[in-house]
Amino acid sequence: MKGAQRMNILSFENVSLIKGERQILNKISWTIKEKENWAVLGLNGAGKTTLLKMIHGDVWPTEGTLEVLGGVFGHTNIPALKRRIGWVSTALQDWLHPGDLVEEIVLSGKFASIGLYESYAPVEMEEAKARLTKLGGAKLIGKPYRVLSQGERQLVLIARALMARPELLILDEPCNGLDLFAREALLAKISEIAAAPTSPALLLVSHYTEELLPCFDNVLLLKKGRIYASGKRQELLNQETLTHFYGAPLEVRTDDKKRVLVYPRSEANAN
Ligand SMILES: Nc1ncnc2c1ncn2[C@@H]1O[C@H](COP(=O)(O)OP(=O)(O)OP(=O)(O)O)[C@@H](O)[C@H]1O
Repeated sequence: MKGAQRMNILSFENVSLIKGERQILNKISWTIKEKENWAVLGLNGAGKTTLLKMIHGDVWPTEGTLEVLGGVFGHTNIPALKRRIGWVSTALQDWLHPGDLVEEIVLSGKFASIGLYESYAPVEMEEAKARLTKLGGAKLIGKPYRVLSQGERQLVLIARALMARPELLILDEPCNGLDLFAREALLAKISEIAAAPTSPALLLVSHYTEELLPCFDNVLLLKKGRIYASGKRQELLNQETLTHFYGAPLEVRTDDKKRVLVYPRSEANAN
């Protein structure tokens, strides 16, 4: 639809977070529009998790205006907002009940609850199993969550998040702890989700450029609580920008699948 106005998924306007003496986020201005997928890159302590927690309504700005899915913080119902956001993070694993069956955990996403306390219709359980199957996790059905590998757990968390048909899906370092092959398998599933016409906007946080699949066509570079740069991946994921961003000599390569690999270079080999 030519000329159609795309809605904002989120919009930060001069948002800061100050804790005591510490400025954790500093004048963040950033917009994600409908149908955009973004990746956030930054070193340890850059403020990535804090940024995600803010979008999820767990941390509030000290200054500035934050609008998420049409709701302005301070004027919107945060619990209702949270139900429209899917959240996948290894941190979530600490909250889940490890003895629950995989399909129960997936279904609990529909009710935004940690355990399955609500009564549910058989068709809802079928939907949970179908979601898992679509993500390639049919063999996990019937198993308790605690016996799953890290890669399998991430798949379950994604299926769980999708149960609520979120408008925004946050993937907080989803490849943490995965081996080479489990990581590729998970990335392939994320790619499939992105390609579906009904896909939510995706927001991925990662430490590694190679995890930024081409579907993440927009990138935010976060450094010490500030936006260092934001924009199209091809404009930012290059030798010059990344070398300045990380402040260290790097070698940057792009593979034939348009994935970007970054290697730190020792000073001796830098020239
Ligand atoms: N509630 C808080 N009070 C004080 N400092 C905090 C608080 N929350 C976060 N910080 C600090 O803010 C900085 C950013 O933390 P954050 O967890 O957002 O970084 P990150 O980019 O996600 O790091 P990592 O990649 O290591 O996960 C850190 O130095 C952290 O210690």
